[in-house]
Amino acid sequence: MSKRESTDSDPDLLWTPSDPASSQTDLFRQHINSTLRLSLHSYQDLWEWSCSHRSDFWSSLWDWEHVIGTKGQSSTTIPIVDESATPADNPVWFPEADLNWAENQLRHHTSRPDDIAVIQTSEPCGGWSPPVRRITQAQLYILVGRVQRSLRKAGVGKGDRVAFWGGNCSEAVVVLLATSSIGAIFSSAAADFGVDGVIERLEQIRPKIIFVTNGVVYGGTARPLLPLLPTLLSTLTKPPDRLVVILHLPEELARVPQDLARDTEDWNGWLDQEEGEVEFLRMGFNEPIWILFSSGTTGRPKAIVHRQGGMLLDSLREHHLAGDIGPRDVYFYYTTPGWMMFQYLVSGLATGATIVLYEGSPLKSPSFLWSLIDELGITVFGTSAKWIEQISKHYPDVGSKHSLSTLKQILSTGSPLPPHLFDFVYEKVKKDVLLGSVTGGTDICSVFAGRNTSLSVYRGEIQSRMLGFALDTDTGPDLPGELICNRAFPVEPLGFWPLRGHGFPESEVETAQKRFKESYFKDDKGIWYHGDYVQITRPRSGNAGGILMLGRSDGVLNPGGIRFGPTDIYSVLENEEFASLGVEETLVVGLMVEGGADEKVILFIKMREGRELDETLIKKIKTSIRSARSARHVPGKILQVSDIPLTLTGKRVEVPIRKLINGAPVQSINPATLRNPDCLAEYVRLGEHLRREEENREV
Ligand SMILES: CC(=O)CC(=O)O
Repeated sequence: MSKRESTDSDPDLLWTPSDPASSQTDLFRQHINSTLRLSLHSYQDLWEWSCSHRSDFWSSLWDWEHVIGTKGQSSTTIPIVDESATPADNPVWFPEADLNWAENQLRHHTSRPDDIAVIQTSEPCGGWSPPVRRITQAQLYILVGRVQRSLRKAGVGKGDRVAFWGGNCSEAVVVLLATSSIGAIFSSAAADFGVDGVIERLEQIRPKIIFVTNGVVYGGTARPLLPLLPTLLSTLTKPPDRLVVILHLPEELARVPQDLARDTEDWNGWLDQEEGEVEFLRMGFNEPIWILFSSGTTGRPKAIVHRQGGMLLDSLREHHLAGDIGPRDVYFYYTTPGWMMFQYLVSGLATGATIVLYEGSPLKSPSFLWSLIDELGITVFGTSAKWIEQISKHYPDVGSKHSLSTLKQILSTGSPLPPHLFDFVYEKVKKDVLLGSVTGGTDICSVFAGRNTSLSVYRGEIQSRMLGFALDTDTGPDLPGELICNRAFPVEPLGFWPLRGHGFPESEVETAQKRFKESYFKDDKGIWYHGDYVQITRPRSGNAGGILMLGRSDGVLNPGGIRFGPTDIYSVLENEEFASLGVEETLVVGLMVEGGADEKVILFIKMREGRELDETLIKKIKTSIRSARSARHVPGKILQVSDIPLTLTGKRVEVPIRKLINGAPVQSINPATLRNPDCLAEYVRLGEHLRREEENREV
């Protein structure tokens, strides 16, 4: 459908669609022109209109995507959205609508019952070769019905929380769909979170029922989860009414401890045995659907509540309108149920595509996922910038080893995709492929800017701002600045959990909503500040102006695409035990590595007078972080410093120190804002040393 272009006029142009006029985006533009009597000539025109006429845009999109449900009329008395509302107003969208997210995901089960809806795969583990499991649309519908009825029998209803902890398996998808079908609220934790990480998430939402897999596979070994359950159950203030164990791995790889069997139910025994209809509870557009967690710079993980209508409509905008994904597609995204990309992948079902789940390390065998593309006929392959970087180093000749004939799109997220990896993909993987770097995140459970089948791909750039999102920077065009959204958008979270009306004390509700406001709104203009540092480029031929990702604008860490806050580290180290070992103060920041494709976590430690940071202490710090959090949280480097810079009010300053160690001049920091500015010079020196070390390592 498309070809690589290399023109003398623009050496950065890497790929251009062969027939942009047949893309969903362009067909939609033509449809808008004819139905609303407009003359929008380009994507840029369409994007501007979609931002300035958001009621018309989102309402037309509902019709274009044939959403199942009642939309309600758009009129001046009851508009789709109050167009004057800012993101801080967080307005109601589609006030008259009635729909169900899961009903829309399962809408192909009658027209295409035998199509494969879900393929579950996993890396091999020891002597075990996990079978590829295929579930048709009709089978998926039946499974959702069985789980739905069992949930109801267990007393789970609208607004109750349902939690899933474990592997990337089809049961996770089924539980998500069944939960939404009855209006309950889904939440999940990945198996690689340490037990403390799971507790601080589930404690906040108090699930009525928890599903857990007996283990997961990663890096060729099985990691049993059930031995951690006693700690989880004894720590939760309100343990769940029911605990259902999914024997996802063979029992010899992850046994059910004897004493646990009493307190849990087995998935197969718990499941309703009938094969009845699924009853979808249609609800308002603004009802909560799931709670995702994201680490901020301070405090417990933010419990972000998303609205079902926004999740449905915008995922159709993303997958179908921007991505042209449909029933003939086989769609893979490397994720776990603990990341928003799980929801992003699952919501591909509404397009009629087959979704592919994979559990395991993406790199244990670097050829594995490439072979999977050929084996399953994957057409859209989603991964991370870090993975592409690793492949470019350890398995560079991809194109000569795999056919990749079905592959149309490679998507990348997690961290910025640097220009050299665009070159790598087009030179070594495949010439005729859309390489789409996408960005958004847990906060919106969607994509603000990303892949667009109607536009060209330029080296190092995200293709476009997505329709309906009034994105800008706080500095204006062509200048680096913070990514902002100026106008209200339907995937804005409803707030942080607990929301009002769910039986939580008013004081907890108020604290959560105050934290929500503080997390995204910095000024009195009501603008959404996303936390990313970007540059919006000028439009050029075949492109409406792309986005260059420059990093995070807050202190959030992002090694290997896994985001967490410095507090995840501080809270492990700030206790009597580490104080007695001499740890006085700590500071954690990210060092850009691999040409910006990844970040290395650097932990600076100030020791008490006369104490030294030795290898034994470093080892203990690493072990403690690994067991309380996860292997991904373990700092890449732990260094002793003579002082930790603090603001006048005694706060640690992660953002300026991150800039310094990544090469910003010391003059970029205003010393008057610090209590101890003299210590900055030490960080400049350490930064130079760390960057040199990385350069030598990469050569
Ligand atoms: C779409 C994304 O932005 C995903 C992420 O990096 O969290």
